[in-house]
Amino acid sequence: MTTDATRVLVLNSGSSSLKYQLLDMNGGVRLAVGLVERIGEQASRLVHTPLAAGGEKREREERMADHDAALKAVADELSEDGLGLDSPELAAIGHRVVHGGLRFTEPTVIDEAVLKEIERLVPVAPLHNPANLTGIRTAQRLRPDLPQVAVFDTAFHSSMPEYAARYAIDVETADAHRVRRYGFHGTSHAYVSRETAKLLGKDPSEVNVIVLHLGNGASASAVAGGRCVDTSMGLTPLEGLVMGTRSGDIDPAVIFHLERNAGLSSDEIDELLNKKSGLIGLCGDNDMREIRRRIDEGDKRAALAFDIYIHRLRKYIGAYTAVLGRVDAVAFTAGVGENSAPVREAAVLGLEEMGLAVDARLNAERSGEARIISPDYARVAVAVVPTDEELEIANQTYALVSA
Ligand SMILES: Nc1ncnc2c1ncn2[C@@H]1O[C@H](COP(=O)(O)OP(=O)(O)O)[C@@H](O)[C@H]1O
Ligand SMILES: CC(=O)OP(=O)(O)O
Ligand SMILES: [Mg+2]
Repeated sequence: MTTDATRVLVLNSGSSSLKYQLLDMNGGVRLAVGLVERIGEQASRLVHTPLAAGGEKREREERMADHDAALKAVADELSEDGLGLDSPELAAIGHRVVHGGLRFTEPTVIDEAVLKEIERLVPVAPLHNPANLTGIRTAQRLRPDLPQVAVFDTAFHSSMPEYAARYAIDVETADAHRVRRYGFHGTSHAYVSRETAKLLGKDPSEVNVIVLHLGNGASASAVAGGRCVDTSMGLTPLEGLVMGTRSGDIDPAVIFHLERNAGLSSDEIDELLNKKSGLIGLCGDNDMREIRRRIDEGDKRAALAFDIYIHRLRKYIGAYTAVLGRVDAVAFTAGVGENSAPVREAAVLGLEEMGLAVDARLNAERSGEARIISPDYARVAVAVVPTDEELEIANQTYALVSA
């Protein structure tokens, strides 16, 4: 690595999307950000913003058959701004990898053995790890000389105590198949819990925070003094909160029932619970903006979907209050958490006895900054704290390769 190589490209490959950011770690400046959506569909869309080169947003709509094609298109866009992957200023590429199993609890330089292990974990992150692998392989082909670093969603949760990580099932069976709770969105939970402490003017070691990461995928975590002590996702990102397309918690017997009595195969049930459940299964929409619009028009199905979503969220807030004993802050983050005032209001409505309340005016304010939305009298700070998984991945990647 040359001394002036201070740039890191971060790739966050989702099941049908690729988010990316190019950052200069010398000052933490974002040079370019972008997103490819609808990968694999007829009309994929790339939106690229070269912040370093004036910031004019560019859009491209064309079929990108897979993550390989998407990343090549991204590389072309970056080249156009003189920020191409061939740049000697690039120090490393950081990849979000969703499932790291038991082995990866730290950011890791990727080699063949690491790739094999990520591949072995595909069955427990079928929507995510394959896309992460394609992103890594393509990036390796484009820049075989560069260190590629994996930052795992599961890593932050590896501090969970055994009694929170274990399912109450036969120990031998569980251990033989590595069945336990791993948790996901850890990069976001780590970043947001630290930023929340900062917002309170405290060190992370001094505060207990409930982080509510409400995106399309959604999870809650209980963070005590900077360490995760419980989280709502489990072996896979299916457990826990009601999500855009995933059911979250259900009685596992629902699966046997559907298999035995509705004639569904396990693959069909997997698809049902991961892709056709949650908000979309309940009301046909997974976008909270659309659901709120329908509720305003008097749509009963949308209203029930919203109530089910909120009911589950409130149960987790209650549960994690008990897990933590003392809660200093509840932080809302990700697409829904950062933008939906009605969700935040409903999540803590009537919980003044637990020290929770939001101030209607503060809650309604729009801002990209971390901020407190609870009234002065409330014992627990309710906060909106924008997540930045890409920045966190870039920081961890750069720390590793520049050490
Ligand atoms: N202005 C908004 N108001 C309410 N919800 C929003 C708004 N913007 C985005 N969302 C919600 O955020 C979700 C996407 O969140 P995001 O964190 O980007 O998810 P992911 O990383 O899983 O793609 C959308 O599906 C939508 O429900
Ligand atoms: C792990 C997970 O659910 O990620 P996402 O929200 O990006 O789908
Ligand atoms: Mg996300």
